[in-house]
Amino acid sequence: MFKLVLIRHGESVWNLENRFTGWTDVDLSETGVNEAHMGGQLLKQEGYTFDFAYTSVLKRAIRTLWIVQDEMDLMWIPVERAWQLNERHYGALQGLNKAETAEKYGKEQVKIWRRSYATPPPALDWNDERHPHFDRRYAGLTKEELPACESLELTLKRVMPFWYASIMPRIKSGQRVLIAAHGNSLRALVKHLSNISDDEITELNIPTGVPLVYELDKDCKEIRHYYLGDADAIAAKAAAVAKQAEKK
Ligand SMILES: O=C(O)[C@@H](CO)OP(=O)(O)O
Repeated sequence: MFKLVLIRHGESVWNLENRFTGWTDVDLSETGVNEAHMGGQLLKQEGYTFDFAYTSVLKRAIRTLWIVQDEMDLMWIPVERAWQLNERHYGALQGLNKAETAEKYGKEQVKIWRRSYATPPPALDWNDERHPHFDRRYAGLTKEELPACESLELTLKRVMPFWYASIMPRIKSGQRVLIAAHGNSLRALVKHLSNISDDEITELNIPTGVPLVYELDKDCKEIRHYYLGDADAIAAKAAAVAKQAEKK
């Protein structure tokens, strides 16, 4: 049996301000830093260790990983930063307040943008300064790979090839792997691992900074999964994520 651990980054400054973030490279808030410390401590207390870590090219996930590595005395392990693990690209919604967007377009529309499987948010214009082709960290991507917006489905289409090409073979070789990533890139991976339907995935929200353990069989199929920590507190955190479009 293999164990894979996923952790969503701690609360970011834009989570705190309740803004759509996507590929915007905002840092952790003070709460987010604390959450990352707690996640790392929990993993250490429970006896986890890792041989390899993956994260995105966004600093809220990278810093979360750094803090977890520091807490676990694992600063030395190899790390791969992959754009494929970035948050889903939120297109023209990036920077907007979620509650104000719900007031303007309606709660239902915002839920579709946030949680539907196939409907992408409005796209960024190619000339918009937020478009990723202006950012040199994405210089190696083809025009087809550079998103102007992504649905969960489109996110899954860049997470899964990376899973099959890099992460899964590493797990199968016996390495203990940690992935520090984002709410929606992890929803895409969890959708695959737990075989969740397109309809059911709309209700899944991943809390910040809480280690999520997957036990996998020899073919990397799920045996079971569970969060580490207090179940009620974790459920309350996930419910708060779901309600973000309602709070100012
Ligand atoms: O803004 C974002 O990029 C994501 C994660 O914070 O938000 P949501 O949970 O609304 O998909």
